[in-house]
Amino acid sequence: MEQYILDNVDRYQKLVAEFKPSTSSSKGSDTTETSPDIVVSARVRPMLEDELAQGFPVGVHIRDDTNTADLHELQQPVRGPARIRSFDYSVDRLYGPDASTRELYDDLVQPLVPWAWGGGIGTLFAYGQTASGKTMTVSGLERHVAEHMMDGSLDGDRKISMSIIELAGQTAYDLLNDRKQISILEDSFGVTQMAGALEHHVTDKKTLLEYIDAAAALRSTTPTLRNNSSSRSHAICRFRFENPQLPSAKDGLLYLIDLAGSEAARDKVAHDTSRMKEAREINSSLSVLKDCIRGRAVADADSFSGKTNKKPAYVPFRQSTLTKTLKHVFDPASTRSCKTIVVACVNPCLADLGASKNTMRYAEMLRVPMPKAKVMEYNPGIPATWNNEQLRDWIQRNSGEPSVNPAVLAPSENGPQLLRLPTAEFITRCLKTEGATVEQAQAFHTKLWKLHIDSQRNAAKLTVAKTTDTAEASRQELLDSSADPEPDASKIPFQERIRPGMVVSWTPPAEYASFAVNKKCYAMVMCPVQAAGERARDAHGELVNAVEGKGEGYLCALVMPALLPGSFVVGLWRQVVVRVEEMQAEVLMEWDEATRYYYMTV
Ligand SMILES: Nc1ncnc2c1ncn2[C@@H]1O[C@H](COP(=O)(O)OP(=O)(O)OP(=O)(O)O)[C@@H](O)[C@H]1O
Repeated sequence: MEQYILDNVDRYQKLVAEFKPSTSSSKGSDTTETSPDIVVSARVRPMLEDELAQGFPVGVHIRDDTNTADLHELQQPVRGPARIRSFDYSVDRLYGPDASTRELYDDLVQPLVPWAWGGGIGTLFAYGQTASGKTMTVSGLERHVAEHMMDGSLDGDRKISMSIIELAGQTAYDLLNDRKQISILEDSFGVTQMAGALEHHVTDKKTLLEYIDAAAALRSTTPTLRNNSSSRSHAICRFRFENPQLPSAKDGLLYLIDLAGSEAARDKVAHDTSRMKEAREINSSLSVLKDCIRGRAVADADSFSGKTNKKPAYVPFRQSTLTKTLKHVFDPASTRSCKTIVVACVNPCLADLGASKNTMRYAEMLRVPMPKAKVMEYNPGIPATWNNEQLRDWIQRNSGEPSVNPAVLAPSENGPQLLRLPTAEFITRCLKTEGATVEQAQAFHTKLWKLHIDSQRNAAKLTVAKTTDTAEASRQELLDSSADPEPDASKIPFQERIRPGMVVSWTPPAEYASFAVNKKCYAMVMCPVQAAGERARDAHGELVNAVEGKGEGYLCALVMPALLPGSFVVGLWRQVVVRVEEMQAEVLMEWDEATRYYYMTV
């Protein structure tokens, strides 16, 4: 076929020049609305010198000012002159041979960095046939990421750790530890761990780039027909961002993944059996990856459109080591906020058009159109229906004292968008309001989420509640919270209105340190110490009346973190004596019937 192409270059170029794209296509177009959290792009690299020297024409043509590419295949009919068959593919963003990696970074990838810095998970995959430009794209992007992370433009301080691993078949290696073999394991909490992989703390751009270069040098490569040093493995570069101001928040993660090259059939001719096995493994893991990205996009599209009762999309992330490693990106049960970018790398040479068609088809399949969401009527009890103005109004009235600045927390977001913001970013934005505390921000975040979950669980009940007596409804709500029913309570210092059921924070003395969370304890007041019986004992087995200097104190039940994030249980039989001077502040807790836990509120 290569000789046939070379013999028909002039005719091919004439047919391509005459080509008129069809205006009616049943497929999605580049204007099809897809999930904003999964962007599928393609980058067509320039023709390489040897491809030009051999005289091959370009087979991939980008339509002006669109994200659609026409791929014209040369066909050899049984009789008559050569003809072309054309295929068009659309993606969310398409970059041509003149686009630099910098342009790709600024336009597409840059937002992943502040997202992960703020506590979210950002993932970039480069996919494509061997020698299509994946490694060149990812290594260039890694350099721009390194610059961005270290140029001081990101908000706040983070501890940055990085690791780079390689997945070859079922085996994983640490590229920052001399290619030592590591294991991908799921711990008892269902979290995937790269057991044995070293994490390096980085504080400057130079060291970071040195690690990237060292890892690249260790990555296993084999010559293929298309590329003298083809990567036959997936390389995963992971940055983890710890926020020292929020030790309990989940760390932000940024993954940059250079996938192993999918190979064209004509390359496979030269394969021995072990290369065939390797190629099969690569293609099977890329196929599982496609199902996972699509599955997650479908799950996101369902949640955007409010289809919460639908059977959740199946995401087969356990079927390959690659997707198991990225479980928290794909698992529909994961609560982490994710943004994913796919860059399909395309070789424009007509001789490789078959593989380029596969790459573009793969990219197109990753795009899941957003179902037309019903325009939901505004409901004050359903955050998913709030526009920016309604959201800001709710923040103003519900964020506690001092009230969080809505313009900083939600400068442009609507209800669904604020719900997707990573928790750490939500809290960081709240803390920009003078006087706001971490506890207040956490409790406020929980309050928004609780409202959202309640509204999803029982939309019908909410509609009914809207029509019932609001005074009675708020009285009932009070009975599920530790808030003081006294209307003027907030004007009276909490120490002067201590009552059974009040929850307070207190810094525990050394003997109670094991009960502390971030050096703080929470306790629910039960009764004055004097009211406890003579033989009542505290959590350490001491008689409470005999505790020195505690005569003025209250017998309290410890309030301890529970299994779900932000949830608490009351340890009714873990009693402690807390003196009034040791109490720091009143903390409001709310009972959640569905999870049977308490949550902090504001
Ligand atoms: N945008 C580009 N501009 C110029 N040259 C490019 C571009 N992209 C790729 N190349 C060149 O194409 C060749 C193959 O690129 P690269 O090694 O990045 O491909 P790959 O897809 O990672 O291949 P493999 O899967 O086999 O590892 C290299 O010589 C590279 O310099």
